[in-house]
Amino acid sequence: MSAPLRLVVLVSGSGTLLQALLDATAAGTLPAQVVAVGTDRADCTGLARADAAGVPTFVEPLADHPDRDAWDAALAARVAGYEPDLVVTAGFMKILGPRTLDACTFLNTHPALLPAFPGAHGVRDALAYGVRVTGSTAHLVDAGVDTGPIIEQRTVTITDDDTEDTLHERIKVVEREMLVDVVTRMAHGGWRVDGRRVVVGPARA
Ligand SMILES: Nc1nc2c(c(=O)[nH]1)N[C@@H](CN(C=O)c1ccc(C(=O)N[C@@H](CCC(=O)O)C(=O)O)cc1)CN2
Ligand SMILES: NCC(=O)N[C@@H]1O[C@H](COP(=O)([O-])[O-])[C@@H](O)[C@H]1O
Repeated sequence: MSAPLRLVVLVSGSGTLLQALLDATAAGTLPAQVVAVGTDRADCTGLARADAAGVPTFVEPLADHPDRDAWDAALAARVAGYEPDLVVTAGFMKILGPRTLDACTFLNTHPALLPAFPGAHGVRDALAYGVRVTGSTAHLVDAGVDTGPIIEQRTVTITDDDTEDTLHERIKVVEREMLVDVVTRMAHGGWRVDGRRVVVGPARA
């Protein structure tokens, strides 16, 4: 029986993706431990979810530092201090710098079907463009913005009466399921990156 996967989860908002991971680890269906929850925003409700689960938290606002490099160095030290096997950015709304990315492997979920509609407003942009199908993407994080190798994607059909909020809530339903499924598979079988492909699970003999 291998040790549970050590997860650090970074959030900026309501934290329902975080809650899905906390629930799965508490239920024993995800062989992982959320060892810390970090944020750039002291007012985010994701912190309250971590507190309720007894998970240590840290707050590292960009505004507390003279520039982005200093914030990157401080965040990298915070993350590395928990010795994670994997860091999940779950609604974390800041672009991570090179030092932080060097600290661990990062997994992000984005509320659109990358490479379409990257960035901070994927749901709004898909709706505005008029696509009929969008969804969520789980990908490893690289120095670009939502350009890392894709692990899995799930689709959501846009309806004629959708607003950004109604669409985002439906995306989050499939996103939470996908995130727990992907991290569970990674916890059981590990992963390797082959160019732009991420292979989850043990290499075939
Ligand atoms: N180096 C990377 N860092 C992060 C990535 C990534 O792919 N590479 N993904 C994001 C999450 N994300 C999309 O899924 C995302 C979040 C925020 C932004 C963005 O433009 N942020 C602005 C500030 C926006 C704001 O404060 O409202 C910024 O950081 O200047 C783009 C993509 C997690 N980090
Ligand atoms: N570009 C990053 C981005 O838009 N991330 C999105 O923020 C939401 C967080 O939900 P939550 O706070 O309820 O977990 C999720 O839909 C996630 O994909």
